[in-house]
Amino acid sequence: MTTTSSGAAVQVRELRKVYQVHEKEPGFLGSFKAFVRRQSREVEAVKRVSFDLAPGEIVGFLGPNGAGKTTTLKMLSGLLHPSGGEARVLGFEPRRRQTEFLRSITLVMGQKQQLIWDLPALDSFLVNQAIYEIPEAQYQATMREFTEVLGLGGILKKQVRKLSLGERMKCELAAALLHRPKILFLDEPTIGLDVNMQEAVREFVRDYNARFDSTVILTSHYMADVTALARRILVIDQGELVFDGDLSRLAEQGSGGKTIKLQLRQAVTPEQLARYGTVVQSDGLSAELTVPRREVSVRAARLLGELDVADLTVEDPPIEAVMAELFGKGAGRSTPETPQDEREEAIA
Ligand SMILES: Nc1ncnc2c1ncn2[C@@H]1O[C@H](COP(=O)(O)OP(=O)(O)OP(=O)(O)O)[C@@H](O)[C@H]1O
Repeated sequence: MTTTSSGAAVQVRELRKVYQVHEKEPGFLGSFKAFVRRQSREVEAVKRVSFDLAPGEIVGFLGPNGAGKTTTLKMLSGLLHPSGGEARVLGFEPRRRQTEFLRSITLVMGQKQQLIWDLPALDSFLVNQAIYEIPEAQYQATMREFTEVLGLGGILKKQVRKLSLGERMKCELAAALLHRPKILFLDEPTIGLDVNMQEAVREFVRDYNARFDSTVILTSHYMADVTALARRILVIDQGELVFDGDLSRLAEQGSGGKTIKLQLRQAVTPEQLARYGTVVQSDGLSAELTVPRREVSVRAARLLGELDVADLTVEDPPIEAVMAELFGKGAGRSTPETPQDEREEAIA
């Protein structure tokens, strides 16, 4: 695989994006005023972000609404020009959108569809085959694989508009990966899907990554996607990269303690359990306690020594809880600032 000089598949240095947002007061008077004197202000959506992705790595890209995830992925796929800094993807400069670059990447946006609405998905696949100049034998082989893994049989010839959301998303993924890209930018690929379908998409991404040693950066509001696929997590908040590290280290960012789960041979009361930690749940023979991180081994040893314990496990708090704690306080301030329609206009 072509990589940057540092050996990274994706290299991002001090990347910035500033949007010009035009503002208008509501109503006719507002429109008139805006016509006479256009008001605008700058939104710094991505602030000097730097990271490297190694070839074959799957990275979860997390952050609250409006944090800058989509903007970053759009810059990496060359849809948006950065306002500053540098990005290299397999050694290419995304903004130049060279043919070889476009053949090597894909951007899947769960909220936007790329398939042709009124035609069967198969027709969109044929269009992609032509665009990416996929040789017939490779096309047939990939179609066979994807049909099997994603269970596409029976839906490929239906009009896209008549597919369920889950069926459509499976076709979207297949279409986006037909040319076997090396770099996958996946922006909320499971949004709105039911749990089984989310699992199917995850399985497909995991399988594709293993087969083609592709590099994947994935955003999702479903932590199960992230925890199932990624070891490394990048967290962005208000345009700034605030965490880059192992998933387990992210769990330690929260102030909450660890969870001790207990199975007991002899029932104990919640009052007895309260001597060991905060009781989250207790029904006599099974219980769940939260204990301060540093106290875990001491408290676990006491539980094992003093109670008739059949099983004891120690778990990190769910990643949802950590993220809620990290960003809950900022939820209000990070609401997207511009409606979607106005945004597209602002790009120009
Ligand atoms: N075209 C645009 N014009 C102006 N501002 C924009 C535009 N696109 C995004 N923004 C703003 O930039 C910031 C980052 O938006 P972005 O869509 O990258 O966030 P996100 O992390 O992907 O959010 P979400 O999880 O809600 O999809 C937000 O404040 C948003 O309102």
